[in-house]
Amino acid sequence: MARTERVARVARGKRGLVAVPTRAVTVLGAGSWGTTFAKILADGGSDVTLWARRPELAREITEGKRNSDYLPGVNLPQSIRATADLADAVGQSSMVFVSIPSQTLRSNLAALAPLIGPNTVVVSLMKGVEKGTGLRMSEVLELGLGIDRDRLAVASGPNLALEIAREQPTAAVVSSASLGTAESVAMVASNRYFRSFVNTDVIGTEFGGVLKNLIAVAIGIVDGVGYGENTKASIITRGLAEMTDFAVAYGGRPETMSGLAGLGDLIATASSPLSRNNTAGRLLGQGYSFSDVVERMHQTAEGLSSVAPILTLAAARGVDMPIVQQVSQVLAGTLNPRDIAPHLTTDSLEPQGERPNDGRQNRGGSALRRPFQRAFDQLRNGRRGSPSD
Ligand SMILES: NC(=O)C1=CN([C@@H]2O[C@H](COP(=O)(O)OP(=O)(O)OC[C@H]3O[C@@H](n4cnc5c(N)ncnc54)[C@H](OP(=O)(O)O)[C@@H]3O)[C@@H](O)[C@H]2O)C=CC1
Ligand SMILES: O=C(CO)COP(=O)(O)O
Repeated sequence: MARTERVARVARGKRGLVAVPTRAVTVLGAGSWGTTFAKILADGGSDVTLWARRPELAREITEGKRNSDYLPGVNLPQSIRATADLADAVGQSSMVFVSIPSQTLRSNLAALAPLIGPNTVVVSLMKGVEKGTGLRMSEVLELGLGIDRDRLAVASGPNLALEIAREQPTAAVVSSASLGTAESVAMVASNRYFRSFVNTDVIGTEFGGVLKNLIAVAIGIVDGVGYGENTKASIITRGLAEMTDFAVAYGGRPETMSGLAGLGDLIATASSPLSRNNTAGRLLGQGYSFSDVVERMHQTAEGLSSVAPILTLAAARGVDMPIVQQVSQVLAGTLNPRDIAPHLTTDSLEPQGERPNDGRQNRGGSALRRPFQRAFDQLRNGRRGSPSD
């Protein structure tokens, strides 16, 4: 029987018990997130093949149901199979989830492109932008694989791998230009401890995951310096405004930034020692140089590579990103980590989103504030907002 048609479960349908075909899916990248996502998919009922670039790791996953390099102590579902052969991994899968470091994606696409079938959906699980081009990962996939946007999706949210591998409940957003594609991916990427919601704001969802990494580095820096909760809360709040202004300038929706892929992921990443971006920041705050930090990090900290391209993109659209600027200066060794602080980040006395609502335009132009302002104006004018407002 073809892998795509395997029957794994029996469910109660309108006409009694019916067989539910198991969907064959592939995850590329057997690091902490790829392996965890493979478990999410397998626990949701899919037939999962995981691509590990090292044969010995593929063997450990298939035979021992363990990935001791990235998820020590976690037992993987019996149904997961791993291989180091890319063609074998992709096979006839209807969905391919990509979870490798963003800066390595481009170099893997030539080998991947001929393996992707005409109806295969490709989903980015990555949270970075490409250095040099500033492209989002879904854009790199679209160009490199030559596939239609409707067959691409991204998944993002407060998703620290190890917590999820231990089956602690959380949620994510699956976004695609095609709502149908987002829904079919979300259905596959849901189980008893992981719930996927959908939207069509690919830009906002994807930038949310990239930008929160940069703010998490800033939080790590102030943590490393020894500053307390006030400083961190100020940076989280102002950081969210910065994230929102950036995403909106590039066509993202402000409500996406106040959802799981923005605020949700920012809280998780900024407050957890499990976060590699947060950890990298903490080392910088403790006085380690950028090169020391890179040497000590054994896993991917995407924020370190995204700072420069994000600042270039911000400058191109005139978006002010003082916190990200300061992170960049700490990375370059031109700013003492002790001097990274929210009270130094603006020459305006009107922090974005914080002015009393007196009906005047916010000169800071914070996109975060606009939906609230609109709702307020509608209420004042006696009109009710609709969901699309
Ligand atoms: N970890 C998490 O909690 C989450 C991570 N993400 C995102 O997922 C993406 C992957 O991160 P994550 O799994 O954590 O990273 P890890 O560092 O844990 O794993 C990286 C994986 O990519 C592989 N890899 C490294 N270089 C290459 C290359 N040149 N070509 C192909 N494969 C390569 C590694 O293989 P090898 O072991 O052989 O080096 C490893 O399997 C990132 O964009 C991250 O932001 C998103 C949500 C949560
Ligand atoms: O994206 C993540 C959580 O949602 C993982 O964050 P780190 O890459 O900083 O570990």
